Amino acid sequence: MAYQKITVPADGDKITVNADLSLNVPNHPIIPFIEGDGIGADVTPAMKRVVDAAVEKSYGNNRSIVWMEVYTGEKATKVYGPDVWMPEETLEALREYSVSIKGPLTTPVGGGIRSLNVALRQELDLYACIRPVRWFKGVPSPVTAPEKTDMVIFRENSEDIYAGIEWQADSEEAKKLITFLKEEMGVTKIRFDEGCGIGIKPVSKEGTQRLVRKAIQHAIDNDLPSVTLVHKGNIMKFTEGAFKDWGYELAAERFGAEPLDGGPWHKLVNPKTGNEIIIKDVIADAFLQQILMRPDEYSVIATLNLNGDYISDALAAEVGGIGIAPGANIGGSVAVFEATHGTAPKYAGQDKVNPGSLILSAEMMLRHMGWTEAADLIIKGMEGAIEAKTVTYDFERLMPDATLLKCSEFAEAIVENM
Ligand SMILES: NC(=O)C1=CN([C@@H]2O[C@H](COP(=O)(O)OP(=O)(O)OC[C@H]3O[C@@H](n4cnc5c(N)ncnc54)[C@H](OP(=O)(O)O)[C@@H]3O)[C@@H](O)[C@H]2O)C=CC1
Ligand SMILES: O=C(O)CCC(=O)C(=O)O
Ligand SMILES: [Mg+2]
Repeated sequence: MAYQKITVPADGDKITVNADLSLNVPNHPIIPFIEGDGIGADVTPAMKRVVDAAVEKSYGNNRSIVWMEVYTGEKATKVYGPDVWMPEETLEALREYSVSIKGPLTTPVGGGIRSLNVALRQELDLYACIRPVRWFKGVPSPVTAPEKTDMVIFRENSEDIYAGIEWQADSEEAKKLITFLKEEMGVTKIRFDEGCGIGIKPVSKEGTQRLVRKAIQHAIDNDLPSVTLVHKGNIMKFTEGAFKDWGYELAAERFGAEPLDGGPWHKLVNPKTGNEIIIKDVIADAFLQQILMRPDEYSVIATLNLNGDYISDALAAEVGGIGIAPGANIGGSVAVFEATHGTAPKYAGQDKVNPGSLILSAEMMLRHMGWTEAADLIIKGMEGAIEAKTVTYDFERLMPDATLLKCSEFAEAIVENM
């Protein structure tokens, strides 16, 4: 398609997706990227530098990434005009090129625009937010045995209170909905119905089961011991409780899981390895204490959108913080890789922060494309740089004898250690 402001590189080709969702990856694929707001301008160039080096070292001139900048957030308002935060053609390009990567985007608290990150996930129906959490040897951690934390979070990405369906206190809409709830639905539990904002929490069977299906499939493909459904279903019975019930139902009906000792836990035999996979559930508040006390009891996590947001940052802290916590947003045929952290405005433009989160998101992207040699090199480079204690401020302030590097210098250190 013809784009207005996006310059399509002449020397690359498009990744295409087959009906079974496998990818046809050319040797010189065009990969769209969104630089991102705040520290996006710091971490995105660092990520590109590391990816280019890993690809070149792995494949010489036979393969390369052909980067194509697309715009969302503050940069979009400069390129397209003051009110254009997410141009339609950006969404079109992310769809057309199937695999892309983005830096963080600012969302104001309270008023102002709604989250562009959430909008992008919703518009492209990127229903699974996948965030692996593992420890790299030598990374400072607040827990005594960080190596015990090795989980992959599958966060539902399209529903829940996070979808942003809510109305401001005293607006006509809020008053109308509150009146409807009281007069037509018999609701008596709105404690203060004057000056009351109100939000809606949609959670569906289809939305839950497509997410849980991905989580269980991940456990099967990677021979992992368990999938845990994390919910607050004792309190929010028909949303979070239903998530748990629909999750078990899917495990039984789709994967042949059987109740364990009468249930509710289930077990299934991994068809690829013959090993057992336990499907279990835990209430979210208990889970948040157990990941500190007994993290080795958890492997794959399937959870709702808001829980997944909180859990991502909490787990990341156990293994060194959101500076190295990667992620992917995956739907049917489209995948957008992104860091777990935000725009950290106080560090923007200082060449200071840890680019590890976006670099490891790119590592996930290369693996998604089947370029495993380059992905492996990024891990090797990251391990080497950390082992040599050449790190950014977030690690350096907690590591005795470490050498403090800038964001761009840490990218170079990763390249040198590949
Ligand atoms: N997917 C996305 O695009 C996301 C966007 N956001 C948005 O980002 C904005 C800022 O959010 P905020 O709550 O401050 O969260 P941030 O994740 O941006 O930053 C919080 C703190 O985390 C640490 N941190 C974040 N990134 C890095 C990094 N790369 N390297 C080292 N440390 C890092 C810093 O800690 P310290 O101060 O200790 O050094 C920082 O002050 C908001 O508008 C929010 O909506 C938030 C999350 C995700
Ligand atoms: O969209 C935002 O600004 C925040 C998103 C976020 O925190 C996340 O997805 O982890
Ligand atoms: Mg978050």
